[in-house]
Amino acid sequence: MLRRVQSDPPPPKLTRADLPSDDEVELVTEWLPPHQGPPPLHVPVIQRPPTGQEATEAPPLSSAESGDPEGGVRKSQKKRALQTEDVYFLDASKEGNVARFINHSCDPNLFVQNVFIDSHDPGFPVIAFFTSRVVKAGSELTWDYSSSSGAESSPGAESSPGAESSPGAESSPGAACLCGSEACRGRFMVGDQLCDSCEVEGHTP
Ligand SMILES: C[S@@+](CC[C@H](N)C(=O)[O-])C[C@H]1O[C@@H](n2cnc3c(N)ncnc32)[C@H](O)[C@@H]1O
Repeated sequence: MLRRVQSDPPPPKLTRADLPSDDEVELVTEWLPPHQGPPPLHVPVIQRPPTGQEATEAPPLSSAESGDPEGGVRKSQKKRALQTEDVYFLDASKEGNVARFINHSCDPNLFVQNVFIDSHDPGFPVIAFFTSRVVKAGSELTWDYSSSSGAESSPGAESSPGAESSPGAESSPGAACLCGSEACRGRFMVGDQLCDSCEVEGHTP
């Protein structure tokens, strides 16, 4: 037979008046203890250059990198005309996490999705990687760098494997792909189209 054991008096019931107002509520989704020891690999640093300056830190993309002989340069110049106060970036040369080491594959086992945990600001997504298939332990995790940009369908992006060694390959868009998959398109897009993720509503020039 079960018997309810009640040693302490029950806590008082909360009423609506006890609840904090919406302004006072802070949603805590994760708690991390104060960090000790060497810097962890998983702390992202969102950098915001001093306000009022032009975003000139990054050199303009070459047309080969941008995937568009003229448009890439034009687009880069347009981006550089953005006031830096509108632009946030995570400088992977300074901080980041192991996702920095995820290579591109034309037949990837990961796909990428923006999720919002600590902020619902579209400028601050958490870039989350998911897989939709069984991945054997020890397999390299890869994603398609072009997948969110639609760059696969851009002219020349479907060139055959090894296109970089063929005459005129330097002028093909993107970088030579060494993923080695049977579905390899030969090149993958880098650079400017990643910045397209910054073009969230209200943040475009
Ligand atoms: C995010 S890093 C990936 C990690 C990098 N491989 C490393 O060892 O640090 C992206 C760079 O890796 C290289 N890379 C990634 N995937 C590649 C691929 N399929 N073919 C050729 N180079 C690739 C390119 O130099 C690219 O700019």
